[in-house]
Amino acid sequence: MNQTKEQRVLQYVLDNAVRGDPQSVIDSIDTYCSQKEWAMNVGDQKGLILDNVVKETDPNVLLELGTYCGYSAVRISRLLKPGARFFTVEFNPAFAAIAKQIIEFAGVNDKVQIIEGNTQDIIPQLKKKYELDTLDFVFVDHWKDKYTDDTKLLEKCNLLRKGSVILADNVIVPGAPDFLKYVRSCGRYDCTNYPSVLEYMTEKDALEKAVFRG
Ligand SMILES: Cc1ncnc2c1ncn2[C@@H]1O[C@H](/C=C/CNC(=O)c2cc(-c3ccc(F)cc3)cc(O)c2O)[C@@H](O)[C@H]1O
Ligand SMILES: [Mg+2]
Repeated sequence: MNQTKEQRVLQYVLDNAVRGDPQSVIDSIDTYCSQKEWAMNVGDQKGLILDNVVKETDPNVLLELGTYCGYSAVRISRLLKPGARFFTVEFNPAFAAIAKQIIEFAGVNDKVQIIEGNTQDIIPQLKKKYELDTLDFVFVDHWKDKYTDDTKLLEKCNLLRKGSVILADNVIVPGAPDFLKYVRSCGRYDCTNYPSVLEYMTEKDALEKAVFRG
C-alpha cells in the first residue's frame, strides 16, 4: 500500500528524532520538509513568532484549529506550564492518527488533547463537554475560508474574554482576506501583523494576532 506524505513525515520522525524530546521532533519535521517533501507545517521561521506570542501570552487554556501532523501542537505544548489545558481539532482521521503518534513520540501527550471532528461542531461543545470557561490562546491554521466563521463562532459561544489572543497563520499565503478584514474592522480586536516567510520557502507570508477587547 503506498505511503502518504504525512506517513513519510511520521516515519522520518520515528527514525531521526529522539523519543521524549519535542525540539528534536520539530527539527526533524523541518529537516524533512525543507529537504525532501514540502508540507504545510507552520515551520521554523513563523514557528519562532508563534513561540514568542505563546510565551508573552502565558496561557492556561488553549485551542488549535487544524492539527494536521501535530507540528504546531508539539511546538506549542513544549512551552506550556504544568496544568495548562491545550485542545487541537482535526477532522481528517488519517491526519489525526499521524498527529497522535507524533505528539506521543514527542512526549507531550499529557499537554495536548486531539479532538477529532469539524471545528464548527466542536467549538460549541467546548464549554460543557470539555469543561472550559474561556480561551487564553487560539492558533488558527485550518482551511483559510473557515477562519472568519470560526472566529465569529468563538465569540458567539462566549469562549473569548478581554485579552484572549487569536493567532492566525497564512494571512498572506494562501491568504485569509475576509478574516483580516473582519478582525481589523469589526472593532472588537486589537490586531498586529507579523511578517515572515512561507514555511520552507522564501515567499512572503505573515501571522496576524487579534486580541479580543472583551
Ligand atoms: C473545519 C475543520 N475542522 C477540523 N479540521 C479542519 C477543518 N478544516 C481543515 N481542517 C484540517 O486542518 C488542516 C488544514 C490546513 C489548511 N492549511 C493550508 O491549506 C495551508 C496551505 C499552505 C500553502 C501555501 C502555499 C502553497 F503554494 C500551497 C499551500 C500553507 C499553510 O501554512 C497552510 O496552513 C488539515 O489537517 C485539515 O484536515
Ligand atoms: Mg498554515
